[in-house]
Order: sequence, then structure tokens, then C-alpha cells
Amino acid sequence: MVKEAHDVKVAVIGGSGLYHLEHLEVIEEVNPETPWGFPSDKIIISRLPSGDKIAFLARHGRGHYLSPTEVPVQANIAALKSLGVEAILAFSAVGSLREEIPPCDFVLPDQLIDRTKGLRPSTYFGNGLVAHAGFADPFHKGIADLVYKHRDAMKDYTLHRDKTAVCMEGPAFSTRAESHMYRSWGADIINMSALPESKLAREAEIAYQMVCMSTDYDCWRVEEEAVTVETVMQNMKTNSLNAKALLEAVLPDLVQAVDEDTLEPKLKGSMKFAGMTAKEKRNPETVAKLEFLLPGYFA
Ligand SMILES: CSC[C@H]1O[C@H](OP(=O)(O)O)[C@H](O)[C@@H]1O
Ligand SMILES: Nc1ncnc2[nH]cnc12
Repeated sequence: MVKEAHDVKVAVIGGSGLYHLEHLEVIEEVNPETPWGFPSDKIIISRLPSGDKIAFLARHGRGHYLSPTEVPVQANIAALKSLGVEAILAFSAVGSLREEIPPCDFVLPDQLIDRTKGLRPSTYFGNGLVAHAGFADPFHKGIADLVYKHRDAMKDYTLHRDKTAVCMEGPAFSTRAESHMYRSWGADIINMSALPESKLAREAEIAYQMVCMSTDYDCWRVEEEAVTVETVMQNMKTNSLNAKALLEAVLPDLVQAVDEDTLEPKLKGSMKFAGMTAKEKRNPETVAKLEFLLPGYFA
């Protein structure tokens, strides 16, 4: 497993309906092998008009062949890290649990409720190397501030911020009782991909912010038809145009902020002292895998 330096500091993860950034000049496609396998698809490295490079990865693969439960999230995050990525903007199609978030509005969540079912590998640790990442604030305020600054790029739609997302397992959508329950818990939007992506990015010391694109009202509105894939995909046409407009505005600023190291909070070094396992008790195999992600921390 050879790490290739690509000097790509910012990555975009595209979710349902956002499989390409066709307005950018493609430089190359890479498929880095990691100790956790290969990413969902080839990673596309493109050039911004400013000359800076960014990476794009389709979460479910181009052609959408991986279910949310099947996405190789450990490999995705490790592969991006191996290219040099320090900040991720992760797009996701979400259901709205609030009247004031209609389809085609976007949301920057700042909180997260985990309703996945333990089927997805959700940490790089364990297996003879115990460590605990801080995850009180699962998303990155500095990136959210920067994206919010460019909210006018959304034109006719609103960009909301500081909302609570719930991540469910799927692949079937929620029952009405579950949808009402999430509302009573204070959740504002629902998807199937915020976890473990956000958690693994935190363990990898990558600044991570989800940009959620509302596609439906889930199934809590009694008078309305419950969510279907058809509704989601219809609204994704508008959403993907808005995502691209937003990215065009945000990416140059984000690359500059990462280059100049002005993003707060800083995550680099945050895992250095997160390990609990005595050096002589560490599993050498796990330590070797972690060398790929956080070199020098646990060896
Ligand atoms: C096609 S609707 C359900 C599906 O859409 C979202 O995917 P992504 O987050 O990758 O945009 C949601 O999380 C579900 O996986
Ligand atoms: N209603 C919903 N539930 C879960 N994930 C979604 N993605 C888009 N809409 C969704």
C-alpha cells in the first residue's frame, strides 16, 4: 500500500443524486488501496478555476451500487486522508422533519442522533488498540460558517444552519411512528449516511461538515404521501444544481482557509493522546494499520 502525495487538501463527498462535478476540469482518477480496502469508487481529482485541486468521491459509487449500510466508509475516509485531505464537505439527500424546511432547502446540521444498528464498522480503533475521539460536536463549525457565508448562491432556496440530524439504518424509510418520535426528540432532518462518516472523519482528524439537501417531508405529515425514491430523485435535480452553485462559491474559500490554516476548531493532533492501551499491550497489526491514517501516533 503506497501512499501517493497528491496535495489535495479539500474533498467533496457526493451522495444520492450528486455523482459528478462536471463543471470542473478533471486531472486524474485515483483508487488508493487502504488497510480497510478500496473506496466506494475512483476518486476524481479536479482543478478549480483558481488552480487548486480538490477530490470528489461518490459515496454510493457512480451508478449508485452501494446501499448506505454497504458503503466502505473506513476505506473512503482513509483513502481521502492518504491524498492529503484535511477538510470534507459531504453532501447528503435528507428527509425534512420540520415544516420550515421544505424540499430543495439545504441544511448545515450541527448535531446528530445515531439510529444506525451496529452493522457498519464505525471506528478505526479496537482490536488491541483502544482510543476515544471527542465527538460532542460532530460537525465542523468553521466549515459551516464558511458555507453559510455563501448562502446567496442558493438563489430561490434557503440554507438553514445549526439543526439536528438523525441517521437511521435503512434501507427502508422510517415508519410514521418513528418519524414522529424523531420530531419529539428534536431532530430536524433524517438521512442514512451521516454515520459513521462523520465519526471516522473525526478519528482521522479531518474537518467534516455535512451539507444536507432536503428532498421530502419523510412521513410525519399525515395529509401528505410518504417519501418515495421517485420524490427524492425529482427534487435531487434542483438540489444538484444548487449544490454545484454553492460549491463553486465555497470551494475557493475553503481551499484558502485550509491552506492558511485558519479553520477553527483545529483537529490536527487531536487523536495524539486519545489512545488508552499501554504500548506493550498494543496489537502490532492494528498499530500498523493506524500508521496509514495517523502516522507516528501509536507505533
Ligand atoms: C435515495 S433516498 C435515501 C438515501 O439518500 C441519502 O443518501 P446520501 O446521504 O448518500 O445522499 C440517504 O442518506 C439515504 O442513503
Ligand atoms: N425521508 C428520508 N429518510 C431517510 N433518508 C432520506 N434521504 C432522503 N430522504 C430521506
